[in-house]
Amino acid sequence: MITCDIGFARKFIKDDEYLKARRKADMALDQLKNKTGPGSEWLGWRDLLADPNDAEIEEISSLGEEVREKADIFIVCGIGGSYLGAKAVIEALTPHFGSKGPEILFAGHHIGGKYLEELMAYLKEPKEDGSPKNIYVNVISKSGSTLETALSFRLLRELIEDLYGDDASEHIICTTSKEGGLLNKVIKEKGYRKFIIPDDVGGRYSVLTPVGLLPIAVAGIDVRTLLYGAVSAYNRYKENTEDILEYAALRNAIHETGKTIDVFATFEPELSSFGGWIQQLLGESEGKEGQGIFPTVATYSTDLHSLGQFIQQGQRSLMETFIIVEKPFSDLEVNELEGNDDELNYLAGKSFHEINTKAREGTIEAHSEGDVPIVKICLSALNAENIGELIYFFELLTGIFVYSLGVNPFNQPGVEDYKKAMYRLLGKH
Ligand SMILES: O=P(O)(O)OC[C@H]1O[C@H](O)[C@H](O)[C@@H](O)[C@@H]1O
Repeated sequence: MITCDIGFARKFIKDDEYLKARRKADMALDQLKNKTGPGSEWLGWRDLLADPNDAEIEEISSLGEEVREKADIFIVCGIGGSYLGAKAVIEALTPHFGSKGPEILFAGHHIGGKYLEELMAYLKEPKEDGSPKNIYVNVISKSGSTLETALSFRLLRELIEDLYGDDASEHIICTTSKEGGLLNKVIKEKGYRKFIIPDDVGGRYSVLTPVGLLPIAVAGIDVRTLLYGAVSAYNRYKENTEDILEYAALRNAIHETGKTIDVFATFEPELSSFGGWIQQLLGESEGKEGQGIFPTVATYSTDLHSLGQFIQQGQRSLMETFIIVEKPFSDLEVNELEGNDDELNYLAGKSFHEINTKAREGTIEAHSEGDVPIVKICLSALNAENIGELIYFFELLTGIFVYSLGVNPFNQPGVEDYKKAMYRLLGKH
């Protein structure tokens, strides 16, 4: 269950400004529902929850299990929407240390030579018993031509062919558009296994398609529960969108006051990468035509010791959105220490969750007094169902908020500019 509380931020907005923004949010929701807004051909992320493809979920779950049993290493090769969702969900729902199943690694998300060279060396290293590692690669690219991903995939493909010869195609799974793109050409030539990204789902809205679901299944997470968490959110918000309309209206009114930064903050380190997913979802959707609130991510209390000073007293250009988990997922307690030489016995018997909660409440109080408008998004517990809900919550928020700015939430024309300049410098014809 997800709840949204805008109480700490509402006082920063005058009633008439809030009402104006609320009317815009209501109109934005109509545009989304009636498919009348710009980019309405990209609303497949809603349709896939209205009518879930159970056969595909089944196929993904069983392939996930198969790879989980066989693989030592599973590499997710993709960038932007083609890896951020999987990374976010896997980090949220699997243990920090000693996870069972294959080691999950990422590639294709940058062009760092040192990382890639070390990755290749690591993959080539035999296991302790001298046998080669069993490696699977999932290359994910909707366009099938993104440079970062294609370059890493070239390296990985060579390695897989060297290691497994005629069986190489067993170790490569591709996720891309139905047709078109260079990756589809390679798939045809080599006969690799393929999953399809629906044409009407943009990269940053694609975590609940095979893009995210296959890596998530390989990580041992129940993808059906995750997806159906999002389905139940879809059905709930179809009946009553009040929470999200309030949040979208508030964010819009805050945008109007000239705030330029939204810090997505969590006290749960498991959710740091979820912030990375939100960052792309909102950032690429709202940041155009000179508009938008720059989404950034902070993990507390770690970042209170680096960014905390700025947030408390720096330029008042910030709002903050806390992602909160209410139910503890660890019972770890502070022990009584004889002698109390570290003077921590006043915390003895308290759980780390209780202490973390007080740290969060104290931070919200202090930042709020420091004139930072704060929104609280609460998950009742950290589990696959709630993460599925949270995904749809933010997708819907993004659609409504960005439409209420009068902007197309589903394109990213500005991303092409760096690519054009880079390709020119690289001499691509
Ligand atoms: O999946 P791909 O086509 O390789 O795209 C990966 C990423 O590329 C670009 O950066 C786009 O701006 C992103 O929205 C997209 O997620």
